Parts: sequence; structure tokens; C-alpha cells
Amino acid sequence: MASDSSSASEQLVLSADPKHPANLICELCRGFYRLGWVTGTGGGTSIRHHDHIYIAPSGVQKEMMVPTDMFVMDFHSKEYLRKPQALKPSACTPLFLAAFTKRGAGCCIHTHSQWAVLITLLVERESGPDACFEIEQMEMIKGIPKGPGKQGALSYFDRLRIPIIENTAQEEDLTEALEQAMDNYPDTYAVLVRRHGIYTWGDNVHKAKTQCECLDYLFQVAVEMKKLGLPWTNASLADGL
Ligand SMILES: CSCCC(=O)C(=O)COP(=O)(O)O
Ligand SMILES: [Zn+2]
Repeated sequence: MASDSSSASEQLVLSADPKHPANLICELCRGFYRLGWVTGTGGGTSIRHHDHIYIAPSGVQKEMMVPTDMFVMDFHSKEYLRKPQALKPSACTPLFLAAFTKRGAGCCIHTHSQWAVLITLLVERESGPDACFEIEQMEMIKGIPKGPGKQGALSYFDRLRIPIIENTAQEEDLTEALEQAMDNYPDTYAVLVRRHGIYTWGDNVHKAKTQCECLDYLFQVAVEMKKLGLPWTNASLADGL
């Protein structure tokens, strides 16, 4: 029979509600796996629900996870309230925390999408604060909000800018650069990681997921445009790029 403390720990993740964060993370990751976003154990997602942060384990097949695999952290103390035995929390945890603390996000998604990776290789600008992917006059730009504290979404004629940071040997070592990119691009809801993928976040799960879908669509279109010699922005059209 389970002890009181182990059953209290299970209560944090066991629910018949499909919208419970522990159920949602498993369901979302199964969908993301089918899109090629979280294959080979890479990528993942984390949800903040009130004062609880739900975090997947590290190095596991993200499409095979069950709710009892989830770690739960207290948002304020950053103490783990639940630590499944023999598992480690995702190496992406400090990056997810940056989205929750610096941006007030309710959900953060990390993908290893090949379209995101290709975009980081196609952006010609050098590394540093100016390294960013830019695109305009694409319908799916309208799926991205204008910025934290701003009303509404970008318009078709707005230019979408997604900063790019350089990859590091260890996932957690990306945290400082990700936070710097958030400061340099106060309106951004995503940061690309060169030769690695993307971190994107939203106010809630629905927004993080749909924003991630819009971005991935734009990255795929942009890669195909590049192959056809088509410019991503009017400025590059004027420059003859
Ligand atoms: C082959 S995946 C390499 C690690 C990585 O980039 C990643 O996103 C997964 O981290 P986790 O600790 O959640 O497995
Ligand atoms: Zn990764």
C-alpha cells in the first residue's frame, strides 16, 4: 500500500481530466513526436499551472511518457514537490523556467524541428545580438502575438523577428544566452538555437502550441522560398538578395 507521502506525490499528477498538465504534456509530446519535433528523446514541453511547474524527465522517449513520469516544482521556491525515482528532470528545465519567470508564460515548448534548424543555418547574419530570422507578408505571421503586454497579434504587414543564439555542449548552458535574447527582443515569443531547434512559449498551452505551429509553418515556407531564390522580406527584395 502506498504511504501518505507517496500518494500525495501521485495526486499531483494523477487526474481523469485530459486537460490536467501531467496528462497534457504526455498528449502534446505524442503529437509533437509525429511532427518530428521531439524524436530521439530531444525536445519537450513544460507547463506552469498556478504555483506548480510540470516538467518531463530527461533522456526518455518523449512520446512514451506517462503522467507519473512527471516532475512537479513549486514555482516560488523552485523546490521539487515530486521527483519520480530513477529519473532526472529535463535538461531544458532552466530554459523553461526562464519563460515562466521572465515572460510569465504558462507553457514552453522546445522542438528539434528540422525546419527550425535549417533556418538557423540559412540566416546569413553573424552570431550576436543581431542574429535573427526575419519574415513579412505571410498570413501565418498573424498567429504570433505583438508582444507581452501588447494587445492583439502581428498583422500580415508586420515583420516577424526571431532571435538566434549559438548552441552549447550542454542544454542548460543555453540559459544565459536565451535570457539575453529575451532582453534584446522584448516582444519575442521564441528563440532559435543554431543547429539545435527552438524554444517558444505562450500565455497558456493553447497559445504556445498554435504559435509553435505557425512558426514551424513559416520556417518550412522560408526554407522552400530560399531554394526558389525568393526573398523573406521586402527589404531583401529591394536589396536584390
Ligand atoms: C538527443 S537529445 C539531446 C538533448 C536535447 O537537446 C534535448 O532537448 C532533450 O533534453 P532532455 O533532458 O529533456 O531529454
Ligand atoms: Zn534540445
